[in-house]
Amino acid sequence: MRIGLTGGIASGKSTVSLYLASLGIEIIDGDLLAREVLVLYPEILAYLKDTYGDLIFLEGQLDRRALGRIIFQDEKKKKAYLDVIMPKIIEEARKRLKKAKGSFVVLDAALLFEEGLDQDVDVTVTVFVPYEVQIKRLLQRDPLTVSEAVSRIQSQMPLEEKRRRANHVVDNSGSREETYQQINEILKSLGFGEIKGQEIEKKKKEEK
Ligand SMILES: CC(C)(COP(=O)(O)OP(=O)(O)OC[C@H]1O[C@@H](n2cnc3c(N)ncnc32)[C@H](O)[C@@H]1O)[C@@H](O)C(=O)NCCC(=O)NCCS
Ligand SMILES: Nc1ncnc2c1ncn2[C@@H]1O[C@H](COP(=O)(O)OP(=O)(O)OP(=O)(O)O)[C@@H](O)[C@H]1O
Repeated sequence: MRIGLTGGIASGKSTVSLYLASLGIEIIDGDLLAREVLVLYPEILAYLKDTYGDLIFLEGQLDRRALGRIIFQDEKKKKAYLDVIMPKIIEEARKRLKKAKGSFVVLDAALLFEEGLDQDVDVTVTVFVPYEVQIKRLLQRDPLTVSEAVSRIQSQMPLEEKRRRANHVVDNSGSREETYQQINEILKSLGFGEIKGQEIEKKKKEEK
C-alpha cells in the first residue's frame, strides 16, 4: 500500500510522517529528496550559480532561504527552477517507491498533486489546517517575515484544493493526539494491523 501524503507549508506533514515512522512505516520524504538531488546532480547547483550567483550563495554554500525568497515570489522563476530539479526528485521518489520493502510505504510530498505524483501511489492523504492556524504555526517555526510567509503560502496550490482532491483528509488544527487518532482510523480502513495505545503514549513523551 503506497500512501501519498501532502498538505501546505506548515500544515503538519512532517508531524504526521514522524508518527507514521514511529509505527514502523517507511517514509520517503520529498523535502529530503530535494536536498539529496542537489548533491547527486551537480548540474542543478551549476544552474543556480549561473542564474543567481552571489544572491543565493554564501561562501560557496547555497542559502536556501534566499533562494526560497526569490522563487516563492516569482512564478516564472519558480517554474524555471522546478523544471530543473523536479524531474530528478520524481525519478528518485519512483525508485524508492519501487524499492520499498514493507507492506506500507508513505511518500511525503508537498507537490504530490502539482507534479502528478498522486498517480504513483494507491491512496492520497491531505493534512489540512485553516489558514489562520497555518500562518501562525509557520511564523512560530521559521524565521520568516509575515510577507515571506504569506508569499510562500500563496505560491502553493490552495490547501482547500488539496483537501478536495485527497482520498482522506486529516484535520491537524487540534492537538497532535487528535491527529494521531485520525491517522489510526485511516490506517485501519486501509488494512493496517492493530495500533497499540503505547505508540501514542511514546510519542507524547518524546514531544515533552
Ligand atoms: C526553494 C527551497 C530551496 C527552499 O528551501 P527552504 O529550506 O527554505 O524551505 P523547505 O524546503 O523547508 O520548504 C518549505 C515548504 O515549502 C514546500 N515547498 C518546497 N518547494 C515548493 C514549491 N516549489 N512549491 C510549493 N511548495 C514548496 C516544502 O515542501 C515545505 O512544505 C526548497 O524548498 C526547494 O528546493 N524546493 C523545490 C523542490 C521541492 O522541495 N519539492 C518538494 C518535494 S515534492
Ligand atoms: N497538532 C499540532 N498542534 C500544535 N502544533 C503543531 C501541530 N502539528 C504541527 N505543529 C507544529 O506546526 C509546525 C508545522 O508542522 P510540520 O513541520 O509538521 O509541518 P509540515 O507540513 O511538515 O511543514 P513543511 O512542509 O513546511 O516542512 C511545527 O512547528 C509543528 O511542531
